[in-house]
Amino acid sequence: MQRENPIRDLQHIPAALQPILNALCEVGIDLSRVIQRGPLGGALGAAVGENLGGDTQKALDLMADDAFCERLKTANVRFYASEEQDVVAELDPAGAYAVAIDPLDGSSNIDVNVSIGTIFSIFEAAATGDASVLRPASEQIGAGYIIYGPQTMLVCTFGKGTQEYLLDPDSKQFVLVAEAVKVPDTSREFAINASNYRHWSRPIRAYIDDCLAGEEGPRASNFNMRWVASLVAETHRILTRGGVFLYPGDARKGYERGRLRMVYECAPIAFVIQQAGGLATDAQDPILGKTAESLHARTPFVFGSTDKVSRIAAYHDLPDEEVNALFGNRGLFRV
Ligand SMILES: O=P(O)(O)OC[C@H]1O[C@](O)(COP(=O)(O)O)[C@@H](O)[C@@H]1O
Ligand SMILES: [Mg+2]
Ligand SMILES: [Mg+2]
Repeated sequence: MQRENPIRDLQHIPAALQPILNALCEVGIDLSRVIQRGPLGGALGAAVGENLGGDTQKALDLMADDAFCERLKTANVRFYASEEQDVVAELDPAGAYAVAIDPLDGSSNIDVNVSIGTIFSIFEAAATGDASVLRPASEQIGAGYIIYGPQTMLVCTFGKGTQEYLLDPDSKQFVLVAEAVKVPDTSREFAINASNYRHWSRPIRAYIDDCLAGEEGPRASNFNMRWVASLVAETHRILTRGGVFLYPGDARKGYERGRLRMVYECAPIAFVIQQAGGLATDAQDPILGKTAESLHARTPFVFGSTDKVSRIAAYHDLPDEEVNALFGNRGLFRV
């Protein structure tokens, strides 16, 4: 039986990339159904293995990876670079594109009924799999995510703004709901896993300390904190109501460059955020100017409203003595 086109409104999606977006959305629709059924469909959050990055793989991680890998074989995709696979796979030697993917982001939230997602990045295929994805993030020609939450949405960019589509549960089609999303710059929210405070560098601690000091502190304003532990959910909140996200490098072994992966997490989210008028850095330099050194390489990641992300970079630019002085004299960054 011929399926209805999974995306109703195609005008913002370049014609050459529509087969890929249709493939991603078809699988996304199937996954959203599986996720809604939760334990009725089996133990989705059961640990079944470990990936090369050292993360525990859940049943749903592998189910999602298999489904995207299979479906993209007939979508003009030559190379498939997945969080769940050790190396870049060749799907169709005649394909014109490479897709990098985090098939299931936020795996720790599968069993707790909190939003999770799929993150993807699209490049033109180069001669090899590695050459296709280990190149400047600015060479992405498309990127986005599907969020499986109270609503299932597709958020994506092809370099001409960031668009949002909502999955209509009746028609089972993604319907365009926002043509030019803009990160609001008025928010007073930050997102960071504060349990790692003792491991952070001085500039990161100084920034968060100043937020926590509230009205009495140098920012002269009260801040609010969020941590969902699903990158897609944090991104969606920041696109909707602003704020800043930080997953910095820290002193824990293996976390020197944070936790998030450059190729299939940070690069695509950076493209989406920057096309929505925000900024994404490795805490200092723009992610879009960077190239991953290997498929599963990590990078510190800071993104959100431009003023806040720039402020965090400025804390890093200060000489050590001045950052230390911030702990005693908070007048420096008064807004
Ligand atoms: O558990 P932590 O250290 O707070 O990390 C949370 C981060 O890990 C992630 O879940 C990593 O993604 P995966 O679930 O795809 O491995 C991000 O979505 C999230 O931002
Ligand atoms: Mg992830
Ligand atoms: Mg994942």
